[in-house]
Amino acid sequence: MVKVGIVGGTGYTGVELLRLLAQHPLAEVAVITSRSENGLKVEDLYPNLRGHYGDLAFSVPDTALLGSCDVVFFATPHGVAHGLAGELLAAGTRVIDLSADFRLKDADEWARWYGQPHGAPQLLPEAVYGLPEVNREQIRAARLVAAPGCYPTATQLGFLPLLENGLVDDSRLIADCKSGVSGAGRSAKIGSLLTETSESMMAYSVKGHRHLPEIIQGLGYAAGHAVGLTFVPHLTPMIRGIHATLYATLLDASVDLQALYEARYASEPFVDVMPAGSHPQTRSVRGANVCRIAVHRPQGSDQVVVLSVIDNLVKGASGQALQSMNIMFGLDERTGLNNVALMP
Ligand SMILES: NC(=O)C1=CN([C@@H]2O[C@H](COP(=O)(O)OP(=O)(O)OC[C@H]3O[C@@H](n4cnc5c(N)ncnc54)[C@H](OP(=O)(O)O)[C@@H]3O)[C@@H](O)[C@H]2O)C=CC1
Ligand SMILES: CC(=O)N[C@@H](CCC(=O)OP(=O)(O)O)C(=O)O
Repeated sequence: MVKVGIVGGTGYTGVELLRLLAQHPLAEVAVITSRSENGLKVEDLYPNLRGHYGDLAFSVPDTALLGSCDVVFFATPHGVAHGLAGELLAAGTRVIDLSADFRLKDADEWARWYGQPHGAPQLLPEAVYGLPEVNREQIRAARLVAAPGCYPTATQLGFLPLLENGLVDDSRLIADCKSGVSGAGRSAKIGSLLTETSESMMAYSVKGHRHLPEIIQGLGYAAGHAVGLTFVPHLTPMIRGIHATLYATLLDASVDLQALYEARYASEPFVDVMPAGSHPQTRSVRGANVCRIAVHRPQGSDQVVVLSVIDNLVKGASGQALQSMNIMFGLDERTGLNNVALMP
């Protein structure tokens, strides 16, 4: 049994970890933290967990207690893992961080985008970016995994086959992405109110979103050189889901894109390349650890349009983090992650 601790158990990614871990036969949650709900039983806050966690209750973060776990997930705002990860690693506990704290390799760039100094630059060299479709072998041996962001997951998985094979003009890529409101987390914000988000849709952070450097970093590794990307996120009136519409111009128009994508992801358990001409819906991945992709060439032109959908809380956060945990502990990668999406 893998003994699991979770820091930040009351938020949306925290409760999603609890939901997925309740179905995991080889892991048990031993410690779950919340400062605001200290002492409350998890099933009293989240009735969907009733019957799954017995008397497990939230407690305030305590590094000695967390350090008795095999692995600790951070489902916290950025900056929190910077302060605690080093101590846990020293205690022999592996760390999977769902926040952005260890995703960017350059501490100065992190500081520019996150508006505060990087709190643990000494840990960056060993942090492994937790995208199994790219870094599976490094994740296996990692002590510290940085789980990718939601937009970066959908965007990278959609673009990777094109960039790894040098098939497009990668100086002018476009990622037009839509997110559900749960992407903004559970804390109270006017912009997340039903009255603000329903019956409406808007772009935001067009001048630069924090996920831009993360996506550019990952796509740059895939291409083998720096790439250019315009990334525009949008907020849409749904609870879960990311829909990424990705555009690139082909350098070689003779390539069979469908065969390319099917071959790239043939052995990936959580990437589904749909039949040519498909239009994946976000609801087809709701609750499931899956990225569904369809690749198009409208009117046979040299323009590629890739459609990539995930559930931001599953393949975009907690499911992907659990996938990394399975890999780190030598388990079948699919353990606890086989649930089918909810339709409708
Ligand atoms: N929502 C999403 O779709 C995705 C989120 N992420 C990232 O995952 C992380 C968690 O996101 P999400 O679940 O949405 O966030 P929420 O705001 O919903 O939850 C945050 C959690 O962190 C705890 N917390 C807050 N501050 C601290 C602190 N200083 N020390 C310890 N615990 C703290 C809170 O509990 P309490 O205050 O009671 O301690 C709460 O349980 C964020 O970094 C987010 O950006 C990544 C991918 C997708
Ligand atoms: C809809 C919405 O607000 N989405 C969030 C997604 C960010 C997120 O979850 O950020 P990390 O994964 O990088 O921590 C945003 O745009 O800030």
